Amino acid sequence: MTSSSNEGYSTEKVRVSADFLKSKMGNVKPKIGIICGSGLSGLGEVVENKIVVKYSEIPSFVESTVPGHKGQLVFGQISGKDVVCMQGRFHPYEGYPGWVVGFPLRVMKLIGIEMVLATNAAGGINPEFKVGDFMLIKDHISFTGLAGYTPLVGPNDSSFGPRFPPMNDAYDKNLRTLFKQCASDLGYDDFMRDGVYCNVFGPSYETIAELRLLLKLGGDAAGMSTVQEVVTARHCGIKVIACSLITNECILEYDTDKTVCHDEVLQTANDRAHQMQTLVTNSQTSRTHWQPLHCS
Ligand SMILES: O=P(O)(O)O[C@@H]1C[C@H](O)[C@@H](CO)O1
Ligand code: HPA
Repeated sequence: MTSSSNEGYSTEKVRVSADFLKSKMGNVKPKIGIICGSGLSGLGEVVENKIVVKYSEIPSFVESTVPGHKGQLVFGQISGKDVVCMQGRFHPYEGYPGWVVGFPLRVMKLIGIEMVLATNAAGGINPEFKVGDFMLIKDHISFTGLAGYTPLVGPNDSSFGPRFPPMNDAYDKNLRTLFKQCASDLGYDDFMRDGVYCNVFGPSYETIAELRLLLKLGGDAAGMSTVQEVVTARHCGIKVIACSLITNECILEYDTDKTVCHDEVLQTANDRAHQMQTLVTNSQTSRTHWQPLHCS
């Protein structure tokens, strides 16, 4: 299987996985999907009346091999609203073709999801960003996509969407406005940013020269996920909102002993887990904020 084909993919596989999940969901009928980034699995812990389904049980789901990603779906309620939460995602660098990384989003579509909130851990490129900041993603630069790695490669499955989907509206403008209002209500303005997420393949972190390039190109944060999910979701008409946690500083200077490692990423995620949970939980309840998420 190569990254330049979707060999192994079929609509039937998506249907089988969706039917399997429908048989496990009970009365839960989620329209909202939440994807937990590295170290942010705690978002799934706030789900009430949990129904947990391990990825290993779900037909055509693969394993999540990364520390900080649990590898299970959690169905239940957050603030009284039905949700499904992906505790763990699949990354291109784990060796999976694009369609496998995007596969859960098509399954979500078939079980009724209309809006996805994706989170991730990312390195801060923008010199004004601090470790621990949240960055609401307003756009992305997909170096993986531009290099030919995309979940939409191969014959188009027109039962999900068109051959040439637009991506200029990938991150829903109204939802972003509401999300920021919610963050503001919570007193999060000091660490709530917005910006452009640069998707790199990984798993090595970037060189200094690469990061300087990303900065020059307009990138605010670098990360190894999310974009394949967003492209798959938008292709099939799921609305998207995405938020990065800036877990580490990207090192743009040669004259330093600083470095970056996944433990630091997980530590920051752990330190900020509570605020991220509050934001996600509150986002679904406060005032008019998530009215669009009722997806009526
Ligand atoms: O799944 P996310 O994007 O949150 O995880 C990031 C990217 C790599 O998997 C890992 C690097 O530390 O964290
Ligand atoms: N670069 C790429 N991906 C990341 C980083 C980073 O600095 N931090 C967390 N995920």
